[in-house]
Amino acid sequence: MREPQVALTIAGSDSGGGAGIQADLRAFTMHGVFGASVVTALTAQNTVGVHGVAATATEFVAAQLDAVLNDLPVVAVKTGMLATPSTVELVAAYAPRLPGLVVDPVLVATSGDPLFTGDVATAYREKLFPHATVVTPNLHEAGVLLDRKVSTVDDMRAAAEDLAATGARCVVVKGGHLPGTDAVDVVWLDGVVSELTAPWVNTRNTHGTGCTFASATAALLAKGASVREALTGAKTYVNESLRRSAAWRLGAGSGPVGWPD
Ligand SMILES: Nc1ncnc2c1ncn2[C@@H]1O[C@H](COP(=O)(O)OP(=O)(O)OP(=O)(O)O)[C@@H](O)[C@H]1O
Ligand SMILES: Cc1ncc(COP(=O)(O)O)c(N)n1
Repeated sequence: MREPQVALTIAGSDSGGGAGIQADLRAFTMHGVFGASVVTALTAQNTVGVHGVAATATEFVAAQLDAVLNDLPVVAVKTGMLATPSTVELVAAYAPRLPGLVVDPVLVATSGDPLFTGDVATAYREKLFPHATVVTPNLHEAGVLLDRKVSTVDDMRAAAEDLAATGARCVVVKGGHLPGTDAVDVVWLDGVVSELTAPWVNTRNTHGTGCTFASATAALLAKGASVREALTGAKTYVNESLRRSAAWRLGAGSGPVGWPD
């Protein structure tokens, strides 16, 4: 009998279905990987904004982690909205049991609403990043993590190098908020900086692209891809997903990203 590959997302729920746990499980399924989920927060959210956040008690995040890890053969993990410094520290304490760890340091929603309280930036840099296989901040998150403005490709290259100094094996500074002919992400991997590019897709429906990129990366790692292969595959997957959502209209705000045909 064949056991399916299992990936785990540790993230917040988006009631509107576009981002968070809902986007992660969709990306896992689309890659043929079974998804388990540890919910760190509930958000009352739609395409327009975040209307409320209820963080899960840290002890209950631990209870979910124990339940999943004591039973299922998890081979890759994605973290998203961890909401509080104590949850970031808790996940760091579990890191020896979290293989193929992709950390998406979610700080704000597409709508601009904050998704954390307290000094999560320090907890990420000092506690969780040293255990990460891949860290995937967007421009704004890289700026908050480094306490400086990150707004050009040169800034992204410098930010990727500085964030790699935390001990993460790979850092991807995502450029989805830097429109151009191409969507350019900067990758620091094993000491070498390179660019990951795909054609820019002209759409407002980008809610969940960051979650989808990180969870597709984790799904591909679960299937045995190298880090470089996983990032290239995830970039293509997000680009095809954006093409789908460019052709639909859902909600009054920034609509959810789709999935490839
Ligand atoms: N309009 C676009 N066209 C092509 N690629 C895009 C577009 N928007 C985002 N991407 C790509 O999607 C991935 C996620 O990047 P982004 O910077 O949007 O992350 P994020 O800000 O965490 O996500 P979100 O936009 O959901 O908040 C990156 O690979 C980025 O280059
Ligand atoms: C629960 C949750 N997790 C993550 C995001 C970030 O995703 P996005 O930046 O696409 O809004 C979100 N909006 N909600």
